[in-house]
Amino acid sequence: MKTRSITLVSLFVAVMIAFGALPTLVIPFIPVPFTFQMIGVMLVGSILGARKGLVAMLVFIALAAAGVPVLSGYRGGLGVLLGPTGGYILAWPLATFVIGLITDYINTKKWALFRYYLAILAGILIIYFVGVPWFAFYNHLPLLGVAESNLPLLLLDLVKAGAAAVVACRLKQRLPFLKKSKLV
Ligand SMILES: O=C(O)CCCC[C@@H]1SC[C@@H]2NC(=O)N[C@@H]21
Repeated sequence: MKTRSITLVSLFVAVMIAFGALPTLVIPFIPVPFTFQMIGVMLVGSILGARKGLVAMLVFIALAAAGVPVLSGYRGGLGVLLGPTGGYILAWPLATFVIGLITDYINTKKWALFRYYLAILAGILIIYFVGVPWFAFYNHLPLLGVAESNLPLLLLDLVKAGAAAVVACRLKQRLPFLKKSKLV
């Protein structure tokens, strides 16, 4: 990896940690907490691209697994990663990778913002596809009921995705070294 790539990866691990400094919010009647760290996941994938984004997210998850309190509300450890919301968190690297894969191919200004949004949406869906069944299985709850209760969170994530898409799209248009995600 080039020095610039290492710097970018470190910077975005720091971005994830910064979002983690904010606590998770419990919304009444929704069993899964709201987290601002989802914005970090969206930004890592859409700005760093597939390869660097994946590396950044794996480093972040490794820190969390090692017990470093990088998860929302200063939490960390295998207990959280293998806990009820572990499915969502463990899906973050794959989601980041897929967001990056799609955004790496956006090389036109036409509909760019919309394309970024769709890429991030793909990542969000992956996170829910892993997180919802995991949460239901862990708590012995019906899958459909958990999926239904996640809908408000999904709507809020669609709003976060809008903000992340604007930031990523603008940054990539203004900073040429971010534009094309090289493999190193
Ligand atoms: O325990 C954690 O720190 C992570 C919780 C995971 C929350 C999921 S991620 C997707 C969805 N969007 C949110 O804001 N919360 C849930």
